[in-house]
Amino acid sequence: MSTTLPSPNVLEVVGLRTHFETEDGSLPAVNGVNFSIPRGRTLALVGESGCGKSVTSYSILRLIQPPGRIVGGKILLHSARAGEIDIAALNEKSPLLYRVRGGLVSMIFQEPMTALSPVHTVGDQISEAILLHHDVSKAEARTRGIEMLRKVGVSAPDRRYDQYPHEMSGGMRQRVVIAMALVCRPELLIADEPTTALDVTIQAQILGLIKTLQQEIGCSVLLITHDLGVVAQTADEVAVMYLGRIVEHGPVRAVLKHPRHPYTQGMLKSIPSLNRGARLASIPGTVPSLTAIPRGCPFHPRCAHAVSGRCDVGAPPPLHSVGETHTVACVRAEEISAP
Ligand SMILES: Nc1ncnc2c1ncn2[C@@H]1O[C@H](COP(=O)(O)OP(=O)(O)OP(=O)(O)O)[C@@H](O)[C@H]1O
Repeated sequence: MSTTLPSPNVLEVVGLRTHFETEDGSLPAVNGVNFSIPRGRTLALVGESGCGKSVTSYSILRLIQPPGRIVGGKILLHSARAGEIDIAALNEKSPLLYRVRGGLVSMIFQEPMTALSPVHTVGDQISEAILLHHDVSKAEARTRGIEMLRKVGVSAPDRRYDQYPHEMSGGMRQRVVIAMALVCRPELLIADEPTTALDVTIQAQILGLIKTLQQEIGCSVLLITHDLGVVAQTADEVAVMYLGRIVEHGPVRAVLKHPRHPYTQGMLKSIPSLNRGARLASIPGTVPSLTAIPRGCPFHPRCAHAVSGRCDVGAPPPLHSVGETHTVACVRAEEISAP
């Protein structure tokens, strides 16, 4: 009898394309994105505002609303509990899609109040998540919910369980959201800018908490952030996005120590914590509109290394290998940035 070993990756995104149909045409917010996340590991998706990070993460949970639509690609969840599922191909009303959302894959949003209902107690909201995905009594759901609140560091959890979100601070609410996201022991957690709305000391606590619980549960994390400092602290791998495409991808150490794409280099130069004493430089210009994506390398109009006739013609450069698992989409990577 032959047995198939489970894939080492919990998620494989293959050629994902998500477009918004507008009066100006079909806008490619996510334009052929490929990545995978090994079990138990963290991949950070980074880039400036508008580069397609959130649309990628919303696509994974099929939360894109019209006029947005997944127009191509696969989102393969290799679930240890439910087998292989192509989330992109699931019918909107498929019971499997309900099982994926909040059960196998869960999500933490930037602003906790997006995820929490103001008119229900936090306990009701946590137990609802449990009852939706597990066949347990209400009393058992309450016990599990209170235990989860304790795990995420909420003091007096049995009292807090019966409180409403507005009775809590922003940091405490984000802990409740994490409790809700992890109480069903998802195989993948998507954290979309989970600490941006919080002050700096609370940010570090929340990132630490996500990491501790990730290890305990053994889930993988897709971390969406524009903050490379957060990436350095939390992720194993990083994928840098620009105008709907991944332009650099690799282990965090390699990418942050020897960034090979001028866009990644520019982002790194603009982080105060990584540039103590050095003059901070911001990337010139702004991200172009999806209605006017530059020809050739989409970054060339903002790139100090761009060469006419090479960088501004033809199709966008594909990713090529510059290290064992380090890839970059720049035709001049070898000339401008040998480590
Ligand atoms: N409903 C919509 N209609 C048209 N375009 C949209 C819509 N929602 C998003 N977009 C476009 O998709 C692109 C990607 O947006 P996305 O929110 O994924 O960026 P992001 O990298 O997550 O930015 P941020 O850090 O600001 O959240 C942007 O150009 C945005 O304008």
